[in-house]
Amino acid sequence: MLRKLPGEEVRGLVSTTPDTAVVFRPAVVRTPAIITIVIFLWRVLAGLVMTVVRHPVAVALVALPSGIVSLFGWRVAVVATGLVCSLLSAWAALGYSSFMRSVAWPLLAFGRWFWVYRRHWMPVMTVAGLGRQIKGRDYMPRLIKVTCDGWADRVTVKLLHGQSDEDWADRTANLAHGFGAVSCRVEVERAGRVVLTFPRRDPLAVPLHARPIPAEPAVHSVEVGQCEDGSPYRLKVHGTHVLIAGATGAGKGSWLWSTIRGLLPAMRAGLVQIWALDPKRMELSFGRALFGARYAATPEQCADLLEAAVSVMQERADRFAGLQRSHTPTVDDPFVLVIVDEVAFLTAYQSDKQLRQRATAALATLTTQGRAVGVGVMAALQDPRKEVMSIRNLFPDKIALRLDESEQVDMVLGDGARDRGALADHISPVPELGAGVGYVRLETSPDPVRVRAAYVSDEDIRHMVIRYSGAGEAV
Ligand SMILES: Nc1ncnc2c1ncn2[C@@H]1O[C@H](COP(=O)(O)OP(=O)(O)OP(=O)(O)O)[C@@H](O)[C@H]1O
Repeated sequence: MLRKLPGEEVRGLVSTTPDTAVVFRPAVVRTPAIITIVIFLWRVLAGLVMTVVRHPVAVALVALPSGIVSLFGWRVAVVATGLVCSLLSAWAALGYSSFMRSVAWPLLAFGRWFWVYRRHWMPVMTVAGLGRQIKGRDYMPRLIKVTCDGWADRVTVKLLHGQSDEDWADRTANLAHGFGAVSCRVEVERAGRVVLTFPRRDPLAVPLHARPIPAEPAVHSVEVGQCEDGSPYRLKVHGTHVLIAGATGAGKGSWLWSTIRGLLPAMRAGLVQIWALDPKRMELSFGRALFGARYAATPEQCADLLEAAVSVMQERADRFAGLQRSHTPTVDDPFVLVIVDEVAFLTAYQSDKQLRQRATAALATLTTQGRAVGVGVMAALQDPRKEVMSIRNLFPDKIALRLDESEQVDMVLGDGARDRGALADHISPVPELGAGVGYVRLETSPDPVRVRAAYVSDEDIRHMVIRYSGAGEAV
């Protein structure tokens, strides 16, 4: 948006050279009134057309009753309004989601556009430093449209020329406070446009029960929890490695157990093997019977098991060389998922230097060469510093659960993740509100996704053991 200096002000501007008495006064050209009126009418017309195009439901709601009143009188208008309300109620009762999608959310979007975003746009942009004033002219980023769904508003913005999404990512706190939301996330829609997501409520504030065990074997991805928009979240496990970082009590166990739970039918079918390393002995030991002989707890056992996984990987690499470049899980060559709880016990806190080096070298080998041959690593840890986990960058997919310090977010998820809205250091330490909540950043997308893993209780694990005990020995 551009605001010109009024002519009277310009006329008053004078400038002089420092050592002479020459005075410069700008010439003011008066615009004929007719041109001003035409431009004004054109803007009103364009504004009306854009309002009809962007908010058809809201416009129809206002324009139709007014039209009927003026054409047929208020009695007909009351009857017609009653009829339309009954039809809308029937629609809402019979097809709730289509009613919400076609009527309720567009209406809410109009209300939020008008009352929240358009009303506060100029002051918020100015105070947040996203608008500019150059030579007396105001330049404002343009509010293109607002859409709503059950949990958030999405505001599409045209950036000022020369602005980048990073300028906006640096101001997410200002934007959230300015528009009355708890947080704001910035995503690039296309060149010159960003979409700001402002959650209106948090659907992840209540714990989720363990997801049902799939009826059919699933290997590539497993449903582990739920996204902010209420949709199920499927975590890719095959063809990648996953690092899960979170402070103590952040709920790392729920990610590990939800993954194991989703893979149980594939384990039984012989398409997946889970190799469990449990140096803390407090997490995976609970379902030990699921893993059969592929379970290790002492540092020696863990190093041996990791090296055995490296051998499987190398044997496959020798066999696949020149024949295939990617892995398809079969009973002969199942997907091997090495799950390590508190990997820092092996890579940093282990006092025996030789064991530490063996474990680190095996993990580095698996994470650099394993995915093409069907060997994946899923590791959990509390402290994401480089000294503790020197190979954290070898994990393509990363999950940041509750972290103690804001700097740790980018350590886990990569540069710029916190600016893009991954506020892992703001996740509630209250287990009911925040345990299992995390930001997932996949190698295929720079935008972190907020997800809550389902809570797999001790009782759930007991049932899993009763139903699937020995599944780990299927092959
Ligand atoms: N997804 C979840 N939903 C709700 N509550 C959870 C969830 N995950 C864990 N909790 C609660 O939080 C507590 C701590 O979880 P958990 O032991 O998995 O954390 P952790 O990150 O593994 O901690 P540590 O590193 O200390 O082992 C659990 O006892 C449980 O009560």
